[in-house]
Amino acid sequence: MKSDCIQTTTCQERKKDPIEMFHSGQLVKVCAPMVRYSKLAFRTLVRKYSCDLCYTPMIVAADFVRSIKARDSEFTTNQGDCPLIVQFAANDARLLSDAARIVCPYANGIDINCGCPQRWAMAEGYGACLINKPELVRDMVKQVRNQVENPRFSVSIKIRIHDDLTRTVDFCRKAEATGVSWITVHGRTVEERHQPVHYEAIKIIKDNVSIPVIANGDIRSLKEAENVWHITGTDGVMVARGLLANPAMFAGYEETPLKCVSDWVDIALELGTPYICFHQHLMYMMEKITSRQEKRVFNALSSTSAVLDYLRDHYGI
Ligand SMILES: Cc1cc2nc3c(=O)[nH]c(=O)nc-3n(C[C@H](O)[C@H](O)[C@H](O)COP(=O)(O)O)c2cc1C
Repeated sequence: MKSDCIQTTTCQERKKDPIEMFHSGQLVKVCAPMVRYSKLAFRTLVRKYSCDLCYTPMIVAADFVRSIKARDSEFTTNQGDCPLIVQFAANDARLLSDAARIVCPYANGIDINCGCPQRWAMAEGYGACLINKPELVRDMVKQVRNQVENPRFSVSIKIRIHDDLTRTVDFCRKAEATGVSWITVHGRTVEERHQPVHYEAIKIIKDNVSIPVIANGDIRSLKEAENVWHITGTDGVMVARGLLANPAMFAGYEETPLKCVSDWVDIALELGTPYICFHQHLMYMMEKITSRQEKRVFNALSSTSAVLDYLRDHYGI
């Protein structure tokens, strides 16, 4: 596991407990777990633009525990990277608690992915199939609570909803009873992809539990974030694609400002981001501010130096 802060003590910001943030009455703005994308460099960027809480990409707990190589490639952090939640794909209480113990000194908590609808994940017993296995979720939560000494270390879950919402409410109440710290709800069923998000379902879940709830799905601007927060009555909002398209979204920008592009270049280069990831983020964040012709040229660039030359020549960055 690579960390710039391995020798340093717990970061000051880590004292900013997410639970306290949820109880502040302010909108808590959260960067979603995103495989390949919500890594240290991107988290550093969105934190610069008013993001309050970040998640790592989903990490398979079994691989993380078994392989040092997996740990080094999947989890990198530093002192400024907090508050931070490490999301795991897990189907085994012992492995999850081992993984939680490893990341405990570097994170504020772990999250169990109970929402991934991908076939490979469901086949392994990870992700959204867990919304139908409340006993397994209970065992995992309890085991982490027993194994991690820090009582402030959070154990949260991220779910999708059932077709029959009473089942989701029942699942969430059971999760609350087992000691889950908060619940993020992506307001779609496992089968739904681009259908409208069921914000009313998120509100019903919020009304039926006492722990914090985060609303997720199709939020593309700060205004929309505030609107979803109001209509669902939740404690925070989580955004994935909206932040890829505009990492400055939570600071109120309608589209990515050039300063944010330039910040990404500085942060990514400083932290040593692989080229594919560096370039892919730029393609996402510049999608709206480049013409079709520019995109054709920019997207075909194949080296960091070519990208830097392009940004300097076209945008003065
Ligand atoms: C590229 C990408 C990677 C994702 N990876 C994860 C993941 O690792 N864990 C997870 O729980 N959800 C993952 N998701 C789902 C998002 O966290 C989020 O629930 C979903 O995209 C809906 O939010 P949005 O409308 O703001 O994008 C991913 C989504 C995208 C677009």
